[in-house]
Amino acid sequence: MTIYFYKVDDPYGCFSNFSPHCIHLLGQDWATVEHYYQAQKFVGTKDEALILEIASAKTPMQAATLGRDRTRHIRPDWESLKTEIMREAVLIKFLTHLDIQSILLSTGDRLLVEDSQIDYYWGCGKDKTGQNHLGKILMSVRQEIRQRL
Ligand SMILES: Nc1c(N[C@@H]2O[C@H](COP(=O)(O)O)[C@@H](O)[C@H]2O)[nH]c(=O)[nH]c1=O
Repeated sequence: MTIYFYKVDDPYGCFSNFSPHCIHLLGQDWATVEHYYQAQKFVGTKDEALILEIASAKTPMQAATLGRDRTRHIRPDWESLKTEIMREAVLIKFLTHLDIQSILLSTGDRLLVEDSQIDYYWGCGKDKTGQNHLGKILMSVRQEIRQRL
């Protein structure tokens, strides 16, 4: 049976990038995967100062709002890099926090789907036809961790 997740406080909310699980990447601590992901949009750009601002955002929503500000300049190679950047962050998250690693492993081979009504790239979108890249990353991280154990 498919597992749909989205809101942090709902069942399987730990699969959301907004869940309060910090990661250490690129020599820095990030409060959530979302903080890290949004900040990476500005690496090497003239809006690089935004990275510090995103890193210290009080909430993942605040980090996302800063990262989605289209008056800023995101890196030109972002579209080609974003999925791998997300995968690395999600992998680190589930290697770091063993409590949620065991929740991920407990899902066996079930299909994981980010049930976003609006996001057809990371989630399944309103009509469930979206690409579900976050769900795919979680399933691939689940597989990788299983092989490492
Ligand atoms: N979970 C969740 C969201 N979804 C997350 O948004 C991120 C994609 O951002 P972007 O590439 O800027 O569109 C990605 O981490 C996706 O999982 N968005 C929200 O506004 N609220 C939320 O609770």
